[in-house]
Amino acid sequence: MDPNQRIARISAHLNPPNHLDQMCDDGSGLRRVGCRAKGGSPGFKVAILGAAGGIGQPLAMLMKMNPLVSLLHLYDVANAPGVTADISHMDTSAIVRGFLGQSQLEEALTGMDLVIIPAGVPRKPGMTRDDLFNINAGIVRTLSEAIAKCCPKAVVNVISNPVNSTVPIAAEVFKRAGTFDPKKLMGVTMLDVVRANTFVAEVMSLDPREVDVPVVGGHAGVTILPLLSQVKPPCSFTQKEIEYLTDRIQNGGTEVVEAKAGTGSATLSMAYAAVKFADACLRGLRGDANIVECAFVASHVTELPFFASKVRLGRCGIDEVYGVGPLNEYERMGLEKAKKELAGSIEKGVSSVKK
Ligand SMILES: NC(=O)C1=CN([C@@H]2O[C@H](COP(=O)(O)OP(=O)(O)OC[C@H]3O[C@@H](n4cnc5c(N)ncnc54)[C@H](O)[C@@H]3O)[C@@H](O)[C@H]2O)C=CC1
Ligand SMILES: O=C([O-])CC(=O)C(=O)O
Repeated sequence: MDPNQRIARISAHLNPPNHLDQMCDDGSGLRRVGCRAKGGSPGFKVAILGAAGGIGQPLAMLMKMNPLVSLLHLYDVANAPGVTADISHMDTSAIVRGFLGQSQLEEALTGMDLVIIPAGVPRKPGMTRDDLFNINAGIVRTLSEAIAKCCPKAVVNVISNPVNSTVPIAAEVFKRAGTFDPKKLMGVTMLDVVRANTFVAEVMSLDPREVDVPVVGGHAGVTILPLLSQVKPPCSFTQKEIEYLTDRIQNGGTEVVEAKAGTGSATLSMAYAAVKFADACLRGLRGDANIVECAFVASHVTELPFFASKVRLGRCGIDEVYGVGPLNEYERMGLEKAKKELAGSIEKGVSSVKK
């Protein structure tokens, strides 16, 4: 067969024309020639929903750099073609495809192993995460309905706020569709852990990469509960340090929202945290042992149906949900406050789908 014909045939096979593949097309039939070498590469298929946003763009870039990813689908209701064109020029192995608007959502999701959802509006100064509920609940609901239909076995990482409600919304949608698997649905609370590690390292003059702070509860205000008594390496804090650190970790998001002065919330540190968590999920799916991270998941750790705690990630998603371990009096009081607020946020999410 003529080499040009061969290239055109392979390109057509790898890139059906209705995708927004952003390989260069000079009209000569030589477009997407790079895909030939990558077509058979092993790895996971990952979709990012909300890929053109403040989190979505750096998240897409970092996932394109992840060697565990073979196919990266970038979906958004705006600007997906531009972001896809840009990222597809990176000389890493993952193939990138873009999908724009609701009519391409199902195609974006079909066959995915992992779906990451940073779609939705961010906070402005003076707002709580719950103030985002009215808009983001509907977005997460619609996206979850499509996931239930097109990739019901995918692991789902929910970033969209308020996480304490959007994860219960996704669960309720999956239950209604008959596809709910508690092992596969995770609210991303990794940024709380990333912040906690950073702030503890600052106070104790440690390398943040060597610090591990479990953060349990949920992802808003007092529901973010750092367990400073369980920090690794073991640290002895004064009460003043405990109060400073707890307050700073609980309000880390607000610190960024105020500094950004109306232009959004954490995007770069969130993309970093989301990739750290997604990579842990992919390593778990690959079968790596002892992958343990904190996440907001369906849980029996407390009387609440959802709770953030350490989970062990494996071939099926979550292999084990760990309890909170021994707490001191300060943490026990924090847990009671967290549970009170969490109960309302969870119920709000569930009942919004039941209505
Ligand atoms: N879990 C966490 O730790 C964190 C969560 N967040 C949350 O992440 C969300 C996104 O934040 P940013 O990226 O800064 O916002 P952004 O406004 O910069 O980007 C959101 C993107 O979602 C897209 N979008 C809107 N509706 C959509 C739909 N129906 N389907 C697909 N895409 C849709 C928009 O077009 C936009 O590109 C917010 O809800 C924010 O509160 C932010 C930081 C940390
Ligand atoms: O604070 C916000 O609105 C965004 C967020 O969840 C965070 O940065 O932790």
